[in-house]
Amino acid sequence: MEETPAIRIRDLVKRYAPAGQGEGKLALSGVSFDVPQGQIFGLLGPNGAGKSTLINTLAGLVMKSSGTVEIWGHNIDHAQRNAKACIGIVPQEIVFDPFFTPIEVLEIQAGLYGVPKAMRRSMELLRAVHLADKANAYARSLSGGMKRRLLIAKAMVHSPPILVLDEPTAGVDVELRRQLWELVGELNSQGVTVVLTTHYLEEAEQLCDRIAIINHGKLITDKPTRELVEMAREKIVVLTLDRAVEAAPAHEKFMKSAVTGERTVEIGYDKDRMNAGEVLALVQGQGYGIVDVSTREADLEDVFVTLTSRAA
Ligand SMILES: Nc1ncnc2c1ncn2[C@@H]1O[C@H](COP(=O)(O)OP(=O)(O)OP(=O)(O)O)[C@@H](O)[C@H]1O
Repeated sequence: MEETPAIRIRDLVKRYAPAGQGEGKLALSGVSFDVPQGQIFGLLGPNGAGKSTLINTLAGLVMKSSGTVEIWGHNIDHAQRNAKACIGIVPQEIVFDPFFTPIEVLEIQAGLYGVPKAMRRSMELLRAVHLADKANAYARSLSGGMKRRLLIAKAMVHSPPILVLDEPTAGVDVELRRQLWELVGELNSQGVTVVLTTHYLEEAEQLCDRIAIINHGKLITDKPTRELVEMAREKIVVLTLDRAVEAAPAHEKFMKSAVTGERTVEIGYDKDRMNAGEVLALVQGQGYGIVDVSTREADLEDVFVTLTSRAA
């Protein structure tokens, strides 16, 4: 039997109510994907793509217009309580009452979730996020990085199997980013399924087992990170031809070719299978004169740009 996905999303649509006249903003237009159990799953997309809308739907903060969402097998419409119990959300913004101490923050949160005193593990969580020595400090005295780690602990008070982080490293410095990655990795190795949104492709590449990209409210890819990076195996030759062309030179060995200017074309090729010299020979063999050549490597950024612009 197939394992239940940690999160199952089908045909998710969210249209925000219009502020005045008009139709309102279609933030998610029929998104479907699964987050497999035990993975670190990255949700990527440009600003305004719909990432926060999707996460807030999981959190129960945004009411979807239609579609199905199951969290650890619990439908959020019919089994809201169970669904909520299975997910912990770390919001983008840092919000704490400055007069509570970290241990109090966790105890209060545990109370809100109805975790019985005997089952609480506030100190253990503080140790896990490396804040045990700050248990009794005022939240306002914590550094930005400490506050972010406390937010992660706060999202885990009810021991959910899924942890969702919305832009965990937006605007944080390199060192803190590294610490947060480590912490996410530690939680994941203890069995927690992690979903995170990020703008940093490098972060997604290093951290995530699987990546979904959304753009304009649509899912444009959902693949193991390895496969997505494989797509960057191509190298690109930029050619200036001796005359204007309407169609780019085509060949079955080219991964793609496109006219990018009146006389310029870009040809993508698999760098494991051929080299730029062969590309040039094939183009010249078709009767094109070449007046200038440059090459560049594609990376996850290219894959991202290609996929998001194709879907635009
Ligand atoms: N409460 C709202 N009312 C109306 N429109 C909204 C609301 N919240 C978001 N939107 C719109 O829905 C679209 C998706 O927004 P969303 O915040 O989900 O994107 P995002 O991918 O999270 O972007 P970012 O990376 O900037 O946070 C945007 O066009 C946004 O302007």
